[in-house]
Amino acid sequence: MAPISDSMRKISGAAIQQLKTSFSGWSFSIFMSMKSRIPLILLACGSFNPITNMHMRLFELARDHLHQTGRYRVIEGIMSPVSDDYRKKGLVSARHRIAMAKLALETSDWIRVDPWETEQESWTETVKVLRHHYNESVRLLQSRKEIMKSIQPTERSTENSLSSQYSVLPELKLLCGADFLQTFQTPNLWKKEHLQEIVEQFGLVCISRAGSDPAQYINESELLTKCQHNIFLVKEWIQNEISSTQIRYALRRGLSVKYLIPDSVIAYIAYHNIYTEESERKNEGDLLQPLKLHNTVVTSFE
Ligand SMILES: Nc1ncnc2c1ncn2[C@@H]1O[C@H](COP(=O)(O)OP(=O)(O)OP(=O)(O)O)[C@@H](O)[C@H]1O
Ligand SMILES: O=C(O)c1ccc[n+]([C@@H]2O[C@H](COP(=O)([O-])O)[C@@H](O)[C@H]2O)c1
Repeated sequence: MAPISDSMRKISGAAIQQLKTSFSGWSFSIFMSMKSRIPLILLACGSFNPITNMHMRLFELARDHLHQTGRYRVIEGIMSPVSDDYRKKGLVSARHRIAMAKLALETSDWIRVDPWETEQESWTETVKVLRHHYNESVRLLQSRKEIMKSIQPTERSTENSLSSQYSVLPELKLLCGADFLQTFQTPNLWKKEHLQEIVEQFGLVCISRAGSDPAQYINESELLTKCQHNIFLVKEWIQNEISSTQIRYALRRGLSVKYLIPDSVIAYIAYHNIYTEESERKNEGDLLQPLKLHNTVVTSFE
């Protein structure tokens, strides 16, 4: 084998450090029991206009639930804000929504915001966002394997256990609230073949939400019933009805939203004066992009 260069050695060191820190929150015994599990990435799509404490709680609830199954090891959470071209009423610029989400997630060591969706020329269907992140995770895994292979045998033996952690392909699941599942029934909003790919190829982790009955939505849909094994319903153990719409409403009226969204996000909103009567009228009367694209006669969706 050709000797590895200094720069390659540096990259390998950094990659190993990254692998080690990704387990840093766990004790050794949990680490060992997690070893044999399927690595899983959670992806949440939505407006995040603005991000709330509950959006972050979704990830924590989902991770706990999946770990309790004994089958999965959640390795990453990705929050993907929708593009401006989605054209939802009151949707402020992605630049701000991403900045707020980044501020809110500063204290998380496993959830990150990914701007890819907002960088595309037009609105991207959710199945394509899932495909993109799945391909990215496979690509990353391959490059980590290459790095491991290039490490000299003595170094490699000490890192063998870490290397084997990353030899299993991860699964990627769409994380959502129960109201999101309800939108699957909205005529012309989702393409049937996309829903099929989402539930069959990827899978869903759905958190309960007051006013939505996910078990009923599953019963009412042949596809969802068929793919039930791939839909994880998570019951929120402490009800938390924060909604972005309510936060924007309170902000426009000068009411306090402290303890509902992070202080850093409150400060950002105040500094940039983001939510106003004018911002709430943005895209007013427009049809949501998916309804336009999927050739519809429905008048509006909020
Ligand atoms: N309180 C909540 N309980 C469960 N799921 C939630 C909650 N708030 C948001 N979600 C989920 O988070 C994802 C992103 O939601 P979104 O950005 O639309 O926020 P939202 O609070 O639902 O917004 P809005 O108030 O405009 O409906 C969706 O899957 C949604 O179901
Ligand atoms: O892929 C689709 O066809 C599709 C149809 C409707 C909505 N979505 C996505 O679902 C999310 C809904 O976000 P929200 O804020 O309207 O609840 C957002 O990420 C949209 O891109 C996706």
